[in-house]
Order: sequence, then structure tokens, then C-alpha cells
Amino acid sequence: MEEKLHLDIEDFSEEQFMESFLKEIQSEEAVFIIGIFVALALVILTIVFFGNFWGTSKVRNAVLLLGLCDSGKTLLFTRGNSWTLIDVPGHESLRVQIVEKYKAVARAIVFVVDSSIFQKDVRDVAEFLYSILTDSIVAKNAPTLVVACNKQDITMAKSAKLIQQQLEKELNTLRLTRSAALSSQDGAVGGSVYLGKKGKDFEFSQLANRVEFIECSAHGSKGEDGDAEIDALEKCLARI
Ligand SMILES: Nc1nc2c(ncn2[C@@H]2O[C@H](COP(=O)(O)OP(=O)(O)OP(=O)(O)O)[C@@H](O)[C@H]2O)c(=O)[nH]1
Repeated sequence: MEEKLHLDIEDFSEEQFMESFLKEIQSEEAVFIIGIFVALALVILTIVFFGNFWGTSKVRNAVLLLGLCDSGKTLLFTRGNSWTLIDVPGHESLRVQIVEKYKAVARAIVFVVDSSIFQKDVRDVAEFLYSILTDSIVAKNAPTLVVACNKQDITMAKSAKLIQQQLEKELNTLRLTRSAALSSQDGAVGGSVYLGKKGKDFEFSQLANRVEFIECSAHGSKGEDGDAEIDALEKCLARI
């Protein structure tokens, strides 16, 4: 009897030991599995976070507002509150740096022209446009180009059609002089591409970019306090 009792106690303690041993192993396994899940979740979160971060930094979603000084960029900027615009100052010393910074992310370029003094400005406007369109990054990305012929409320303002024709003529001349200057130098000048098609007079239709010429007035007919006439510009941007 004593022997039996002794055996029972021994059996019992062995069973208990096995049970607690198994429990121990199971809880260790659970901790191990939870650990793996946490590590996996961290890896996935890191990938998603950096994926988004790198992804958005490469997305081209900027609309650059370019143009000579006083063409009306800032006034247009204040009117276009539904867009993500970058108003680039017209002054050459400031604009070069800003264009350099944003050109790679430009989804569209709104090039603002003062239509009321276009005749006087045509050469400068063409030179500015030439420098943008022959930039290798701009040429590669081919952002939509909207030439906004602003200040249409002023009687002397030239029409979008005339501005387009004169710019094509001026860009053609510039291309001739610039190409001659380039070929007289040794080697290629970094970052510049040929404008349009070789052997043909320059036309905007030769560019890979979608190009639109629109008429607008940031002032509107009732001055700065009135409604701006920028419907055509808004429609263009909505399509981008
Ligand atoms: N009549 C008229 N005046 C305008 C229009 N748009 C702008 N202006 C005026 O033109 C002047 C220059 O406008 P801004 O918007 O400052 O020109 P900007 O292109 O930003 O000039 P910068 O900052 O020097 O590059 C201001 O006095 C504006 O009120 C327009 O559609 N019609």
C-alpha cells in the first residue's frame, strides 16, 4: 500500500512536470511566433513608408508658372487657388535656380505672356522659352506647355494666334543662331537638345509636349477686384 501510494505520487509529479514543461515550450513558441509577426509587420511598414516617400518624391505633380517680369504670374497664382502652382519670379537671377530645382517634377508649365506689350518683349519671351524647351530634362519629361496670353483686358493685347505665330518665327531664328554658335564651339554644350525637327521651320506641333495657347486676363474686365477671366486656363489645367 505504501509502495502504491509512493508510486502514485511519483507518477503525479512526473505528469505535472511534463505538463508544465510542455506549457513552457508552448509559451516560448508563442513568444517566438509573435516576435516573428512583429518583425514582419515592422519590415512591411518600413517598406510601405519608404516606398511612399520615394514614390511621391519622383511624382511629377508641380505646375510651374513661368514668364518675364510683370507678365502677371503672381496675380494668376492668387486667382488659381485650386491648383498646386509654383510661382517662379521673372527676374533671371532668381528664376534660373528655381527652374533648376523644380523642372524635373513639372507636370505642366504655364508660360505667362503679357499680350499688351508682346511686340516689344517678343525676343526676350522667345529666349526664355527657348532655354526651357531645349533643356534636356524638360525635353525628356515633355510636360504640358500652356502659353497663357495674359492681360487680354487691355485694348492693345495681341491674340493667342498671333503670339503663337510670332513666337514660332522668333524661335526659328534663335535656333539658327544658337545652332551656329554651338557648331563653332568644341563639343556639345551640356543639357541642351535641338528644338523641333531638323530641316523644317520650327512649329510648336513638332514638340513632344502637348502645347496649348490660351487667352486670359488675371485682372478681368473690372480690374483686380473683379472676376479673373481664366476659364480657358482652368480647363487646360483640369485636363493635365
Ligand atoms: N490689365 C491687367 N493687368 C494685369 C493682369 N495681370 C497682372 N496685371 C498687372 O501686372 C502687374 C504685374 O503683375 P504680377 O502678377 O506681379 O507679375 P509677375 O509676372 O508675377 O511679375 P514678377 O514677380 O516680377 O515676375 C501688376 O500690376 C498686375 O496688377 C491682367 O490680366 N490685366
